[in-house]
Amino acid sequence: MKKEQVKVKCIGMDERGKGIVKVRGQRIHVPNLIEGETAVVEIIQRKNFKEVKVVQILEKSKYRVVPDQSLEGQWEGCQLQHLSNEGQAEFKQKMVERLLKPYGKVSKILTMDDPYHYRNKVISTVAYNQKREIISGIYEENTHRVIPVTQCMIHNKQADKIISTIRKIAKTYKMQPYNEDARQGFLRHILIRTGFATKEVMVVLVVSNQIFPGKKNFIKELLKVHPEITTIVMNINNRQTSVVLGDKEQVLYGKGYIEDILCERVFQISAKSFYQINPIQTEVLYGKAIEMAKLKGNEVVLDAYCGIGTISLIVSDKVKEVIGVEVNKEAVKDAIKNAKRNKITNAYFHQEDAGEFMVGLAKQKQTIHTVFMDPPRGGSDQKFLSSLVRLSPKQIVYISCNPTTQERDLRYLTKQGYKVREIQPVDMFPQTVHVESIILMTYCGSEAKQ
Ligand SMILES: C[S@@+](CC[C@H](N)C(=O)[O-])C[C@H]1O[C@@H](n2cnc3c(N)ncnc32)[C@H](O)[C@@H]1O
Repeated sequence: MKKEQVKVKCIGMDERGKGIVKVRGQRIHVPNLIEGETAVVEIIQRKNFKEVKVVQILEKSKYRVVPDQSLEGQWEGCQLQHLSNEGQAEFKQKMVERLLKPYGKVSKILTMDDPYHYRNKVISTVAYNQKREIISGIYEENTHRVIPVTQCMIHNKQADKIISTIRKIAKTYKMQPYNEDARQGFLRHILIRTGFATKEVMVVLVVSNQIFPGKKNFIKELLKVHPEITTIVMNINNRQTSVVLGDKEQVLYGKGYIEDILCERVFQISAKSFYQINPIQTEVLYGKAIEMAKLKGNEVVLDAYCGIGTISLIVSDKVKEVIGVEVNKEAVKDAIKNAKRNKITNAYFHQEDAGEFMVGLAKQKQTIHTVFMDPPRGGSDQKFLSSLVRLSPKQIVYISCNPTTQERDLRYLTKQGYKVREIQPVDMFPQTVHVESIILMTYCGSEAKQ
């Protein structure tokens, strides 16, 4: 092991929010360092990797703020907590511009006024610490070691309180935390989902098997402390996987889902369905995406990767018909119920892989005016994109939480005759390095193909 201290100047920031410095011509990435700052850093050269940490900041950035030190463990998830709101906005704007500016002007990022405690879904992984006390939090990167998180600046506050109560009751009921390496134990994760508008609360206990002695008393005790809980679900996940939820679930209390309101529509959300985690910014996101499409009322639109049908049902009164496609069975069930619940009769949902569904639509030569697409972080696949081009809708509104894969898909679509008209970043995930962006593209015909 070799240790040295060097004075450095931070010349930029990487996509993980780390400061980039140069030491003897070599680029090094330093946590907790902001572009423009000078600092003394310590470099520890271990066998296979370098560990770098800030020892002293000599010249501070105007964007530096002191994060709340009383919140345990939150460094892991909130990589930008040492940056002010303006600093975070600039960081994200630059990140999107780096990737998307070659396609057109990037509008100013839409930020949040109160960027704290916005997460309506909190997942906490349960484990024993070295003193065999039950802790819960998040995995340290690339390990099975759980870093305790008791309170976090972005979590719904009530969710953190409920998780803390469950940790205490779990001890009384001898619910052993699951150990990933030994594949032993019972309680794996606690997931809390809250309805921002309705205040409904869902607790999901992710366990390794369905034998839960003392279940009734556990529920009684939990509800006594937290009468605000409206439903409790037990999800059984006995696989060796980093995926949190298993396939099987059992409703232990209440209706098994919560409801929330977005853009004046009511949505039922099941444990396994996707639902945007920042309700205030979701309304901003959907509002902007729908506004960009400038729909007149006679269009047939497709909502690809539609989840529980949020975009479909919100846009439904501005179009003739909306078709939603989504691979997750539970989410599609929610979407169909949500259409009924909101008395919407021009929305149709299909449970299928979006790529396969697109191939079918292209074969039938279906006319679609606008495609809203909101794929997962990995972006779309070639099957989807090539059929999208065959279908050649007049416009595409591409929403993404990963500008890198969005740019990859854009490269293909712009080569196939689409032109980018608007790029709008939205900060859905303050304090973290993640950013959402919406892109409007219009079809300029085959002559525009490169
Ligand atoms: C980022 S979410 C967007 C959901 C929805 N638009 C919303 O705003 O709530 C992506 C959705 O794509 C779904 N999905 C993932 N892979 C898919 C595929 N191959 N085909 C269809 N849907 C898929 C996920 O289940 C998830 O609901």
